[in-house]
Amino acid sequence: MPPSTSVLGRRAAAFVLPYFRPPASLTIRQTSHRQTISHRDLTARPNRIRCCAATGAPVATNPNPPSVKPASGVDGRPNIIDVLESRGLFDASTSDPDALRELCAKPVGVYSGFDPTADSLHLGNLLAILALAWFQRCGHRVYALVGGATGKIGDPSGKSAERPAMADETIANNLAGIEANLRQVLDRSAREMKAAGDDGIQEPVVVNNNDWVAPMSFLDFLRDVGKYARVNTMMNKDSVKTRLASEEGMSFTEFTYQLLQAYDFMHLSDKHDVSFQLGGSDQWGNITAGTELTRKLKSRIVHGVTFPLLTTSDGKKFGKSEKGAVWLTPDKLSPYEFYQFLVRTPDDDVIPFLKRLTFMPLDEIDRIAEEMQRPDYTQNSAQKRLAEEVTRMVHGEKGVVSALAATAAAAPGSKAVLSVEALEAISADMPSATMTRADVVGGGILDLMVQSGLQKSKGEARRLIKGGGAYLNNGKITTEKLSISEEDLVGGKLILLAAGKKNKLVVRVE
Ligand SMILES: Nc1ncnc2c1ncn2[C@@H]1O[C@H](COP(=O)(O)OP(=O)(O)OP(=O)(O)O)[C@@H](O)[C@H]1O
Ligand SMILES: N[C@@H](Cc1ccc(O)cc1)C(=O)O
Repeated sequence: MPPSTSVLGRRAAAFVLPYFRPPASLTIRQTSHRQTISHRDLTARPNRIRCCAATGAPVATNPNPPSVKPASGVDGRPNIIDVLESRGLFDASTSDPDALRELCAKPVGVYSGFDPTADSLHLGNLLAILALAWFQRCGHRVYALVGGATGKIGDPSGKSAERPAMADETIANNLAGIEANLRQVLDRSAREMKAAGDDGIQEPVVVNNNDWVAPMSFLDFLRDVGKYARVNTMMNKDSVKTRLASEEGMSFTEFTYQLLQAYDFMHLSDKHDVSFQLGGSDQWGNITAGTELTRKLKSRIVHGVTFPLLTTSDGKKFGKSEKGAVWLTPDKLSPYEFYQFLVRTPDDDVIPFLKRLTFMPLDEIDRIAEEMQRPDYTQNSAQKRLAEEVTRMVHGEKGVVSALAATAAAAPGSKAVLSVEALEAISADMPSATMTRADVVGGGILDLMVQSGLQKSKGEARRLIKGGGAYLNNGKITTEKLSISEEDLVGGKLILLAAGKKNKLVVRVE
């Protein structure tokens, strides 16, 4: 069987806009007549430009392809390719999507990899985890790979400079962190499906590529792998081309990265019958390196599927190396801050994010989209739903409860009873002051308001209390004679002061 030579999408980006979502039905003008086609037809008709997987050069396409009957999924479940397409999780594939649809009518093995470049994954990576989870929900075997070996090398994809080498202990610590993130989402998804009565769901398997790369000697690698890789093809990858054009160039180490990832695909295909690799669109070059190597060494056709990267509204990729990463690990970003980030999603992004970042049924999301157009729509309720769903997926029910409690405590004019957890969580989002116990306990409220920086002078503080605008732990301060006692310290260490409904400050007592 010849190797798969068609690729849809990425190389043809100039012809197919990755975010283009055709309306449910639209009219296209043909040379002599009008024809109405549905969204389903549009995605099923392979009428987009195809290119050779190795070179990216266009290959012949049939201008009038036969209409393909969509294949259903495993044991009556939806077909994963339809799911990825309909949720905005399909950017490009190394084989015709209709051929993939046919293959995915039966269970397949699929993997996606995560390098330990930090001790937590982030919101952008969640897309890769969700794409894996959708495969799992559609009845396929899922492998999440952690890059114990590739983390030592550093993926040059999308990076303008060489990555600094990491110490082995850092890598080990990071591996543990990202494995916990992967398990949290994938195990939870499997549990949910089982609880809903789907007993065919398979547990996700986490593998570490150090297990098969480390035992291989350099000579073995050159002889068994390097021999089959063409340097000119490797040089043609975007990740290499951009770096070669830079002044710093590229180390031999990072140049070999694509071969390591290629070897992983071949290994997993050989040992675990994995035939699909998923990744963000930045992974295209590494994924096609794997499809080629597996074809050459094992005469086996394996497939790559990429999804569009999650970007901020100003077009920047969500990443770990980027400033202000939206971490999945609660120690790095509290469930409250995570929730708040999602609540601030712009209106234009909220529906695509609901499709891409949650398991909510599409008809429910469509209903929310309709509600958003109505005059009686309560502003931000779609964002709240998004924030709740994603926080639950990443931080569990406890995380949602703590995020909602902290949100209530931080709300302007809130009367919510404060817990230490809620106060700790919101303190990251508001100004804080640190004072000694001796300065606080037994002291007067006027001193506290001034020394903490809430008010500039005692006169101002006095006026605020008289006007009814001063709050201690969400309760109105009714007298300027109030003296602070141990009971006023939440958890024995925190006080929330407020001037008016919005201007809040946390005092940490040491
Ligand atoms: N913003 C994003 N949107 C969608 N997928 C992403 C995003 N960022 C990373 N991924 C995907 O997550 C997987 C793991 O990527 P990786 O661990 O290298 O994260 P990264 O954020 O790109 O790290 P770094 O910033 O260090 O390069 C890859 O498939 C990658 O394409
Ligand atoms: N190169 C991927 C991680 C990865 C590592 C090994 C693989 O086999 C697959 C993917 C990234 O940096 O995003």
